[in-house]
Amino acid sequence: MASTSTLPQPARPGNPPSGSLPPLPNPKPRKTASDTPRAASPYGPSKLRTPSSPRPSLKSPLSSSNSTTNLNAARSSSGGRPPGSPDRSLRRTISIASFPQPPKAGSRPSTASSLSGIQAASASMRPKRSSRLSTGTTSSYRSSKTPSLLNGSGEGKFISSGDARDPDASPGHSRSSSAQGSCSTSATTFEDADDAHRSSAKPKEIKGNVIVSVRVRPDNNSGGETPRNHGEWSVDSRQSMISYRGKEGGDYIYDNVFNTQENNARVYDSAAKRLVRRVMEGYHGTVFAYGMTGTGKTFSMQGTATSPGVIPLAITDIFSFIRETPHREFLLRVSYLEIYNEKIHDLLSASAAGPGAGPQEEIKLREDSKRGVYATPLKEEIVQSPTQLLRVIARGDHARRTSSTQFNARSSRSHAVVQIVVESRERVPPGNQDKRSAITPGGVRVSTLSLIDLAGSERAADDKERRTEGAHINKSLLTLGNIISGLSDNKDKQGNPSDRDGRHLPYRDSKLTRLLQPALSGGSLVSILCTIQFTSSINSHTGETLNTMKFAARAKNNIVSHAKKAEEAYGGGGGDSGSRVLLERYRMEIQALRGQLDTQAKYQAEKELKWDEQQYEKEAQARHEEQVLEMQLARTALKERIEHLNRLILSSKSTGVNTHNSLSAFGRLSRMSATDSGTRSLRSSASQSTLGVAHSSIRPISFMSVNSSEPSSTLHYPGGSFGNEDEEDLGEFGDGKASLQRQVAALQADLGDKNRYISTLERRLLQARRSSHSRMSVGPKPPSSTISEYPDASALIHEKDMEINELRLQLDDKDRMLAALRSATRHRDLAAVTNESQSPDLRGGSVAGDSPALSGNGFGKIESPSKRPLSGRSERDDGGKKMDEVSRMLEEMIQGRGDGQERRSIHSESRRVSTSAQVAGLNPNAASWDPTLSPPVQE
Ligand SMILES: Nc1ncnc2c1ncn2[C@@H]1O[C@H](COP(=O)(O)OP(=O)(O)OP(=O)(O)O)[C@@H](O)[C@H]1O
Repeated sequence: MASTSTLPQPARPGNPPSGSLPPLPNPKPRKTASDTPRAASPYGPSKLRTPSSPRPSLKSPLSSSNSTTNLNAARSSSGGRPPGSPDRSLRRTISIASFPQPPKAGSRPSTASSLSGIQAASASMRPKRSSRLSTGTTSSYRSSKTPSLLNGSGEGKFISSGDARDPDASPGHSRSSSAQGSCSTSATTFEDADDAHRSSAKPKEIKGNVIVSVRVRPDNNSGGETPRNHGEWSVDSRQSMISYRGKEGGDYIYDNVFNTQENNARVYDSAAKRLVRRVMEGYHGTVFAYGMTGTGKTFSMQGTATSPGVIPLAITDIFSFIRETPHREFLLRVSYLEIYNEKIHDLLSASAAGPGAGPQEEIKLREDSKRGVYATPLKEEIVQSPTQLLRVIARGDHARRTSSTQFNARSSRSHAVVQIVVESRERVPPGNQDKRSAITPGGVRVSTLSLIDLAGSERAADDKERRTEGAHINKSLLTLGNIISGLSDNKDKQGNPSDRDGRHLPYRDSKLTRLLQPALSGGSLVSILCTIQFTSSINSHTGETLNTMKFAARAKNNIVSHAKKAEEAYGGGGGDSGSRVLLERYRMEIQALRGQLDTQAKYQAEKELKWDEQQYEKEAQARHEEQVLEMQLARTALKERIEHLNRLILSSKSTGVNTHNSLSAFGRLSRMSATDSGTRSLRSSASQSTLGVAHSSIRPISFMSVNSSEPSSTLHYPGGSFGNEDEEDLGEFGDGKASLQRQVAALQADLGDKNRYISTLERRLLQARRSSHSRMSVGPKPPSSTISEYPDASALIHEKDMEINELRLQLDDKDRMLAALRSATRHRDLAAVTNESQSPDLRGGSVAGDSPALSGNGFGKIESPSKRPLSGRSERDDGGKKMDEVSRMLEEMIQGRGDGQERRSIHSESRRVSTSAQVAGLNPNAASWDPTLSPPVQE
């Protein structure tokens, strides 16, 4: 077992102290069966030997004749039960049957057998063990009602020499593989007992389960030989008896007496194994080693790597039991404390780990009805394997205080308490483990196993520190002895245990006794291992040895165990015990976590679903936004186009519009400023002339209003005021130069509009491109009604590009138009100058009704036809030619631009119309001319 290597390996030869130890409380005077019922033995009062009773003689009690006689006498007298046997003995008897038998030969005598009603005959017929520690042997032991070795009368046993234990029954080496081999053998036996126990409708209550054993440490000076008859002492391990022939001598008989050759495994098997198993079943159990310093307490409890002691073997058995009990689940937690100088220290806490560690929080003892007395705060570690548990304990051992003393090079200076808490619960059938609605496991049973290595009693040392330690140790041991001496079934008025005189027991006088209170007052199974040593040296410490033996005898006599299987607790029930049941708490936590997991999984699924939906919605939203944007773009583009076309239409159809004097309805023109009013009027005129609508009625408007002084010439225009405006305008354009300037201004304004329009379109185009890119990066989108109008973004872009190009071309055209108009202006001015210089008549003449527009365009004052000279016509023709030339230039220019380009019909139409208008405007025969109304291309 690898883990055992971590255990301390005491290898310190030491001699037992030779001085006297603090005296144990005086044991009750030896009582024989005749004077004390407790000491009653089925073997007859006359021969019954009690450990502390003075031997009547040095004659060995192991006389076969005597024993036989006595056994027969006992058998005949009371049928196996001693007359007047006390209740206490009877109670113990009841419990014995429930306490499993040790896996050793049935060679041990037991008063218990007789007390339990088994006839002395059966005791005398103790089966001889035929084989070593086998399951079969043990089973037959039990089935034959062979009495338990435990908890007999406690006052000693008279044993026939003929019934001496077979030396092979508990060979020292038989437990060499205790952890692996013999443990399992025993376990099998106990499992049978457990099964019987489980099947019972009403479990038996185990009472009076106290084992008291004495172990004799080999004397270093004797070369390892058992000092069987060492001076005044004799040890008979088979009879579980130690005899002393000195003063206060007698035969001391216990449940177990281990001679110097018996090893730790043997000690464990006999003294602790069953108790450990019972703890695993739900009983509280306490094992402690008591004895003078250097006599082998630590050696017995901890052992060595080659010979593990009670603690490691118990740990091995605990896990063996768990393995063998598949129908239950277990949780183990361990704590380790020491009582040093009446202070409790946690050996597992971090601060106990090293010298540099800070001060430890003071640990106090508390008591509650469920847990009894317990130390708090104390670190508890949950362990899952023997190795882990052994490591934890080894860590505590390392922190324990030891010092070199006169009798022990590594003397334990403190009482050390390992406490293993065992929680167990019926296992939920595997098929139902994941179904929370399925079988709910039973409650959790909590039991504790306390393994205590007491500090050794010792004489006063020279060293002050050792003396102080020794004083505390001795005081606590003395208190322990006092309490054990005073133990009885008596209770005081408050129901607390009291001694026989009704006095309360001084548990509170020391931390050790306070901590042991639950065990000593009957709450747990108890196994006490007392260690002694005989030496051949002059410094023999007979007094201390006798004290230890008396202590053991009193413990055997007085400690009564009412240990019951712990009740099953439910973690949800609240209360301290409930909350401390980790198994239940963990189960509930696991359940809660599973619930949380389920909820989270559901939540997660919902969230994912939601997220998916959101994503889908987001995508849909994005798609929608894109669509809206596209629609907006398309609408904007269309609007712009409509507006643009409207402007074009306005230009081309303005004649008809202006006829009704609704310029404002044409938007673009309505925005013109007041300063543009002249231009507007001119446009109207041009339109009218171009379209030839109400030509005759309109013509006089401008003409007559401007040029005729006759009242009749102030002719009617349906929209009266308009006519007045025209009149004003015409007055301004009297020289025709202003008209051209206004045309230029109008064209420039139009140019500005066009530029703005272009920039708008470019902006839109950019947006459309971005949108197109993003849409393409997202992936194909479902067709929409908007997109269906523009199924191909590139087509849209292309169209826009085309439009922009066309607009640019229009701009160019306009520039050219401007240039042409300027040129026309120059020509006209030239013509006017020429006319003035060559034909003054013409300057004042006019051709009434011939070309009102001409006059309107500033070609001189219009006179009546009668006053107009003939020569004037030719001059006018010259001017007209020049104007025609300009018109032609414009026409060519426009045509040239138009050639090779695809124009929409409406554009062509507007151009044609505008060209006509221009031509008409420049034609002296035309009614009027307004180039601003007729941009060649307005796209
Ligand atoms: N049964 C035994 N067989 C061999 N060696 C033993 C036995 N018992 C004790 N020893 C040895 O005797 C020495 C003292 O033993 P141990 O330390 O266990 O005594 P102790 O009772 O615990 O003393 P203390 O009370 O001072 O701590 C150790 O070296 C140990 O190995």
